[in-house]
Amino acid sequence: VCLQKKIRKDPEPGKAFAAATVIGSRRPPAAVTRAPICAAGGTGANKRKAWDLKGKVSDMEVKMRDYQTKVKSVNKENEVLRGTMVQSQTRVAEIEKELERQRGQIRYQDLINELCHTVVIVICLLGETVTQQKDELHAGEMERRRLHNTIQELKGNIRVFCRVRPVVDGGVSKHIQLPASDTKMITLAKTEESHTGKTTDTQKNYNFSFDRVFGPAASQQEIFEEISLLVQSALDGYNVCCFAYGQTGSGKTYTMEGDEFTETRGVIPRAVQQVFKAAEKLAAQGWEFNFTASFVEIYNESLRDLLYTGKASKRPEHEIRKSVTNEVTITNLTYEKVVNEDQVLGLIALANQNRSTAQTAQNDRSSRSHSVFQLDIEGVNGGRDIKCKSTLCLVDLAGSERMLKSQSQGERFKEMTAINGSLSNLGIVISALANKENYIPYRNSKLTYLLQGCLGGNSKTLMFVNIAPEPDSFGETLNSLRFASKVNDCVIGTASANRK
Ligand SMILES: Nc1ncnc2c1ncn2[C@@H]1O[C@H](COP(=O)(O)OP(=O)(O)OP(=O)(O)O)[C@@H](O)[C@H]1O
Repeated sequence: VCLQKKIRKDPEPGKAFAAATVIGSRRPPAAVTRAPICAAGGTGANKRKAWDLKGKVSDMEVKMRDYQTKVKSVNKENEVLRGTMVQSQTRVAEIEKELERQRGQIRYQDLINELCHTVVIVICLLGETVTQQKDELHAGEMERRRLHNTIQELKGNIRVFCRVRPVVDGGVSKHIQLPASDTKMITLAKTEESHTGKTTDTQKNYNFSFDRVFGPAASQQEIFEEISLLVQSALDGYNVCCFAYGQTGSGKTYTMEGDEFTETRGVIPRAVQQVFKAAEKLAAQGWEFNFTASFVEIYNESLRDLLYTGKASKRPEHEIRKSVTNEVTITNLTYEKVVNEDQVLGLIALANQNRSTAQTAQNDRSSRSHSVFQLDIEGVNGGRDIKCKSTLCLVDLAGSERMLKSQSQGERFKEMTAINGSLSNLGIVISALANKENYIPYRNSKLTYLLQGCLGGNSKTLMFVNIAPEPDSFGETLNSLRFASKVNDCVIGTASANRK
């Protein structure tokens, strides 16, 4: 390129040659330096040289053009290659990114695998701990049962609680005294007027002591707290019976059933609630329970199914049967499988509709029959191969008042005779049990025949004696307390759980 430029700038042939020589080599040939070139007046040799030079220049020009073309195409190729290179770099960056992501995933997978492994180990360890804790829990539960029932036995397998109803008009009953310092005592005080009028009136006190005496202010909750321990025993496999005794209007139904408000609910709905709650807790320890409810009424010494829903004309007859294993059942009775508290409460409502009530002179909602609610409990602990079976029996007895006062006549008289007969037989059976007599006259009344499982050896029994506080009920109150005292003196043999 330099050579070409030189030639263009310097058109004289001799000078052009000299310049070409200078550029081509460091030292010019001696002849050239000694004889300067002269194109117009030079020798033939010089002319030829100039001609050759001219030819070479044109060759070089051709070559140069070739080079230029080549340079151009190389530039183009370079351009294309540069584009390809940019694409390749982008792709490489993408591949690197992808590789990085995959490397990350591989690390993540490793982490997951490691985590899974750890989790499996932890689960195994937890499994062992859970089994160990279940064993400990079961041992603890068995110990709790043993201690709980030992305490119940020490308290006595038949216990009597006395409950005094509040006075209807809110007044105070002077003849009933409840010492504040002693929750087991009740005194009935009777003032006897002097017959002659010359001597002062005398006061006669009748003192009674029971397992617990509840005054008129005692709440339903307070009452139930004492019984709830027995309800727990029913789930532990012991037969439990709780019954309310007392004259008409003394508060038996209020104690056993109460009313629909949560605060004033009675023993039966509270016991049912406790049974289902406790069964739920025991399920965590492998226990599974089956409950069967029945509700029967003993009216005029005949049995009536309180859960019967058929036509009145088709009401079946019932008989009490005792199996070889001493289990007492009633023929044709509705035995309803129940799974929750609400279902039982529904059955209690149905029983109340069915319950035979009749008007007496003393109480306009007087129940003239004994009502017996039974919940049969069957528990199985499959994992430990243990079974238990028991009955929770809650009884609202008919009023125990004397005939004269209630002015009973006709049908009412018949009812009273049946009620008093069965209640006095209850007293006889309890006395016979207390005296450890060989023969216990359970069969003398339907009530004792039905309750024999709950009164005899293998049971825990609680009796409420309900007291009406009005002064004109003094005689009835004294009778009730005497009866209850007799029951309180009864010591029934140690109960044992029905466990297989
Ligand atoms: N502790 C109490 N607190 C408030 N009210 C009560 C209490 N006990 C009973 N009563 C009320 O006294 C009345 C009579 O009670 P209840 O019907 O329970 O007597 P009862 O002994 O069952 O009579 P019956 O033998 O006729 O069935 C009811 O109105 C009841 O609500």
